[in-house]
Amino acid sequence: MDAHTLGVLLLGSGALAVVVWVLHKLGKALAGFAETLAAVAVVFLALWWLCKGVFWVVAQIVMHPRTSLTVVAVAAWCYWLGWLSLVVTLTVVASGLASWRWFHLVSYDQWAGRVLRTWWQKWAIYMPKLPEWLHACGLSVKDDAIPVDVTVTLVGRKKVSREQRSAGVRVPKVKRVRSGPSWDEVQVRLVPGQKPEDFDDAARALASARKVSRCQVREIAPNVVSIDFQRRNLLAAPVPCPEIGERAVDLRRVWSGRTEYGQDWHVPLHGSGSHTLVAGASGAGKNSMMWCPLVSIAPAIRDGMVRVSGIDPKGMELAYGRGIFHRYAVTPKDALEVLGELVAAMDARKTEFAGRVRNVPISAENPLELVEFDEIGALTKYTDRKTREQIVERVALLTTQGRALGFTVRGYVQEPTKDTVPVRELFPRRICLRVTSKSHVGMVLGDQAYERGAWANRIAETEAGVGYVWGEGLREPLRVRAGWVPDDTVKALEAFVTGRIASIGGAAA
Ligand SMILES: Nc1ncnc2c1ncn2[C@@H]1O[C@H](COP(=O)(O)OP(=O)(O)OP(=O)(O)O)[C@@H](O)[C@H]1O
Repeated sequence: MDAHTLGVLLLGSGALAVVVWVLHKLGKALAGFAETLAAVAVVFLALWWLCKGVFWVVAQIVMHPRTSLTVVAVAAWCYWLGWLSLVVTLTVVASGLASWRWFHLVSYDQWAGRVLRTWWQKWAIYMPKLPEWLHACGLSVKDDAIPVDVTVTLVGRKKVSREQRSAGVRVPKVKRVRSGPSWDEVQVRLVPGQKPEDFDDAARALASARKVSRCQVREIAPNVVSIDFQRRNLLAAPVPCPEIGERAVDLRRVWSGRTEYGQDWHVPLHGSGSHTLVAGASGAGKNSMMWCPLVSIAPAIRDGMVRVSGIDPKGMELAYGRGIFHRYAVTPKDALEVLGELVAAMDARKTEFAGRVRNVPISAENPLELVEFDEIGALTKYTDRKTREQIVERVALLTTQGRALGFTVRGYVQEPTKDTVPVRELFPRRICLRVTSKSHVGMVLGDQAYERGAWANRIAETEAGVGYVWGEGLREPLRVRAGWVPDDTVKALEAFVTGRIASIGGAAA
């Protein structure tokens, strides 16, 4: 090897050593950089997932505060006080609720039952299943033009948005669930491209999907509908009226039919809240609202503790049981006379008892004077002005002063407008049977009655005698059905109170 070759070799080795050294340093620097980058990425991803998690928890708490707080409370309880004390407390609370339900079903359901049922129905049925039913019933919007939402993440992964994954199908979102004793109301927000009428058309299919017999749709806002499912209907069949016969009668609690809970429904004929206005379209069953309590108090009528006066502009319905009525009027003139007699009797009682008692005790000498005023609108609107004003004045006197003196007025009307029944507000108890328009519900039961579930305009024609009551201690409108009083029972009642027979066998629907 000559000197030239040796020099080249030495130079080459030196250059190689320099390259290796540079590469070594570069590799080290790159490894350090990659390590730093990986550490930053891990920290960033961890922070990202943490933020997402926190955001999700906050969103759940905001969107479902009751459920989330319950979960948090249960977890906190178990952590600090142990699960055993939780089980014991829950058992005590459940027993308390069960006892409450046992002793007073209506108040239990209105204050606690419906909250618990709503919660259960929402999470177990409507949230998981309704989107599927809506889609199956054609109530989703397929939108192939939904823009593909692509996100490039730090690690270079492509993430496709949820809307794109579900192949452009948009389903209305459940907004609110409310579960009453018979109906569930599920409010959903429509997606663009839908109209409330689409839901009307699908109502029967939705009822089948929910496995109930009826489903109705209400428009709440231009883009919100309430899909109402009738879970059960304990008032589907006519309710038989009681037997006519001897029984103890409490005039403040007279059996009149059944409630949607399948329980007895009582109304007062004497004392607080006894003046009653019953509104209902033709054939809604106003007469059973009148006859059923009379059947229940038959012994009191016979014994003279209750004296019934009938005003019957149609001259048909009350005439069928004419003997039951102590006073009876058909024409406006007769009606004025009957009302005039009652006002005079009330004044006489006032003079007799003033300063001695605060409420006149009901007895055969001072009986409860019960006025049954059928088609009250016929005389308070469709007569000459003078008669009309006198009738209104006398009804107003009886309803404003009669309670403590033992005078009760019960009016029946087809059209509950202020125009037809100017004294509407003087009846503290109102019952709304099937009416022809939604606005009538508010006129009878007051503002918000319809929104709270008194859907009297949706009572089927086959459900005569079914109606809603509200107020008087009821937090929510209560659906009731009056006991059905057939013609022969009216005749039997007449025979019983006039003393022609002592007792009649069961009169059922
Ligand atoms: N409680 C009830 N249960 C079952 N069916 C009933 C009940 N009440 C009424 N019906 C049925 O509905 C029909 C009409 O009832 P009702 O005469 O009481 O109506 P209405 O409201 O007084 O009508 P109108 O104002 O036209 O007299 C009755 O003939 C009966 O067949």
